[in-house]
Amino acid sequence: MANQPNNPNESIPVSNPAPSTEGNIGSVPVSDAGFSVAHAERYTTVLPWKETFTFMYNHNSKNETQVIDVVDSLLGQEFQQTGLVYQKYCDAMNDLTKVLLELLAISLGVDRKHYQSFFEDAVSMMRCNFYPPCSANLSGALGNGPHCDPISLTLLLQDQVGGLEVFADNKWLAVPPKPNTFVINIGDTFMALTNGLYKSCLHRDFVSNKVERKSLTFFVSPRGDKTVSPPDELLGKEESRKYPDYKWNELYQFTQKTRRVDAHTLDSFVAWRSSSDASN
Ligand SMILES: O=C(O)CCC(=O)C(=O)O
Ligand SMILES: [Fe+2]
Repeated sequence: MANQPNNPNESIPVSNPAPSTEGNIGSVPVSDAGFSVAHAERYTTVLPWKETFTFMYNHNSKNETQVIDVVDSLLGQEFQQTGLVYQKYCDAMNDLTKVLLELLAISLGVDRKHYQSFFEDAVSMMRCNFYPPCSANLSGALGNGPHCDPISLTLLLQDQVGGLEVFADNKWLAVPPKPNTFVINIGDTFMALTNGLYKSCLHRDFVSNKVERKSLTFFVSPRGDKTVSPPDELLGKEESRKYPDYKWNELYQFTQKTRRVDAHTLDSFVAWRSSSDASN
């Protein structure tokens, strides 16, 4: 496996900690919104080699300027044009999410509106990723170590540089960027919503030692207090439940406070929750 530099952010000039907003959007805390260097405020070793700008997006908000407003509050008035671009981008991701959820339901043979209505009031996370070139890249530095996304769906737009790999058929496969093409990844929570029929996608990202790379990730998640549970139609008589019910907020908080996202997040969360239930 590729080497991941320890504490790579030490060599990146780090400005002030991420600005954060107070309060909640749809029951998901938004204190992680803003600019961040590799989530350095949360983890001290083996950090992802990247900088991020993150904010939340409410799928059924009546506020047509929600993204413009949040970008304004995080970055200031001079970023109004950026806010407008991301408003349009997130609204388009909202539309794409609806189509994808309907197609996924059809593919599973469940009511075609099932997932669409579960995600009707979804609260997703928009993240802009910036991977600076890494001069320590002798045998391949990782911008993101191997992990499955804990969310439901990831709608990923890469630039032309490349570096993304997915683990499939027992090997790592490059996902070369194609112009105007999205990569759609299944995350842990959609896996749970299908009782394991759709598998969460293990992936990683290499960084270049010469050029910077950028990508946009729109992480689709249900409202935080929704119970994640597969539809009855997927639970035939023979079919046992692969994962217990949980609320998206619980898994999200686990990834923020207890264990950094990796290849086994959902299993670790289920084990951690049953051990904390047992000790109470
Ligand atoms: O930048 C990419 O290609 C993917 C980023 C990613 O996997 C993540 O942010 O979870
Ligand atoms: Fe990811």
